[in-house]
Parts: sequence; structure tokens; C-alpha cells
Amino acid sequence: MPPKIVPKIVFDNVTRRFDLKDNAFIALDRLSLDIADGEFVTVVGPSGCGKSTALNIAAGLLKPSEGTVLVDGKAVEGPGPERGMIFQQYALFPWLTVRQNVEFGLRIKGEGAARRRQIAERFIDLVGLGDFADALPKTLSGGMKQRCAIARAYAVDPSILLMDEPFGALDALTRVQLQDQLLDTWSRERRTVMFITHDVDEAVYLANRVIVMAARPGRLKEIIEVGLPYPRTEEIRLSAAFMSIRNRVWQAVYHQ
Ligand SMILES: Nc1ncnc2c1ncn2[C@@H]1O[C@H](COP(=O)(O)OP(=O)(O)OP(=O)(O)O)[C@@H](O)[C@H]1O
Repeated sequence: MPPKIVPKIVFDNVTRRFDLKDNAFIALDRLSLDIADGEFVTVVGPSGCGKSTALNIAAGLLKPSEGTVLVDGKAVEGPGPERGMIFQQYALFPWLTVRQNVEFGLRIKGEGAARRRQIAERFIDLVGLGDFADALPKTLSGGMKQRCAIARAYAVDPSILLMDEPFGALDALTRVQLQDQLLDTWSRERRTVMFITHDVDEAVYLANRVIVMAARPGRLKEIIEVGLPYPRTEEIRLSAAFMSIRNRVWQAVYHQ
């Protein structure tokens, strides 16, 4: 018998209610979803369909009302170093330099000074901020701040990246560059990625599978296999095959 493959992340019938004054509001209704080790999934859907709620439950920042999220077969009870989070708002420490921001998680992890510096350097270079290692966040552009946040998340070597609209605030060109950089690192270091976006093109360009959600109550609507080869290139982005998948995702999101 072939060995049983345990998915990296399992949403098992996950419901989250928020208690309002007179009633309970269902933000996420019985979400069940398996994400394989090394897989890149993107999550799209109308505003309020529970995307961030699902991601925050996987991150351990929010408890489900019912159901469980399992990571490597173990129930999530809180945040953990194997899960890195990247948000739309860069969430850098403004009083620390790029290097100090990137070293921050390594310090918590207990890495010594020399090793911290070495690892930070590697990831700062990877995201193209080598010339800005000693700069404070306020002197950086939005794209550069997000690169720094990505370097900080990568540096602690999480096996899972949970990304909540990380490129949402960026201009189109920076966004495309960061998408390519993210795919490049993902293909070399094979992390499992769950990535929320409002941008259908971005969702298709990055993913193995696109998870489409619906609102009121927030729930899984459809899973669309992308099936395009990696590395993804401009040629793929402009191809008829890409367009056809993009149109399917668009229909699923906007004609609910
Ligand atoms: N702390 C809270 N208290 C009450 N309701 C909440 C809370 N957090 C989220 N909600 C509600 O749950 C629903 C799902 O929210 P969530 O942020 O997960 O949606 P989303 O799909 O990420 O939306 P968006 O695309 O706009 O970011 C929304 O209707 C929201 O108002």
C-alpha cells in the first residue's frame, strides 16, 4: 500500500461565529479544505466572505467556533514558528532598521548574533534590499517595506507562509515583480503558501489551485485547478490558457 500522505494544512469543518448584540453572525461556515505540502493556494472571493477569518484561524490568531485546523496532523492551538504571516500593512517596527527588522524573529528564535546577521543578509539580498539594510522603514517606499516584511517572514524559515493581501497596497509594476520573486523563492525553497488576494490575475498567476469563496455566510464555493507549468512567465500570463482559467475564476467570483 502506498504511504498515506498527510496534508500540510487541513481545515476540518471549520465554522467561526461572531456574537453580535442580538444574534450570532457566521463569518465562516463549515470550511473543509486540504492543502498539500509545498502547494501554493490562493484564496479569492467577495469582501466579507471569510478569507481573513480562515487565514487567521490557520495562523492561530483566532479560534474556530467549531471544527479544527490541523498543521502537520496536529491541531492548531495558537501561533507557531512554522507558520509565517505577511499582511497587507507592512507591520515593520518603525524604530528598527531593515536588518534589525529581519533579525527580530531570529533573535526570538534564539539565534546568536553572527548567525542572525548571516541569515538576515541572505534574505535582505534575496528581496533586493542589500543597499538599504541600515535604512529605517520610514525612508522606504511601500514596495520596499513589503520586501522587508517578506524577508523577515522568510528568515525564520517557516514551512508555511500565510499571506493576507500582501501586495494589495502596491503599484502594478512592483506587484508583478514581487509575484515573480515570491514564486522564485517558493520554487527553490518549497514552502506551503496560502495567499489571499482580490486580484483574479494574481490568484491564477501564482497558484496551483485557486480557492473561490462565497459570502453570507462565508463558505467554500469552488476549487479551480490552474494546471499551468512553473516557472510562470510573461508568456504564460499573456497566453490563451491563462485567460481561459482567469475567466473561469472571474465567473466564479463575480457571478455568485
Ligand atoms: N471581530 C469581528 N467581529 C464581528 N464580525 C467580524 C469580526 N471579524 C470579521 N467579522 C465579520 O466576518 C465576516 C468575514 O470577515 P473577513 O475579514 O474574514 O472577510 P474577508 O473575506 O477577508 O473580507 P475582505 O475581502 O473585505 O478583507 C465579515 O462580514 C466581517 O464583518
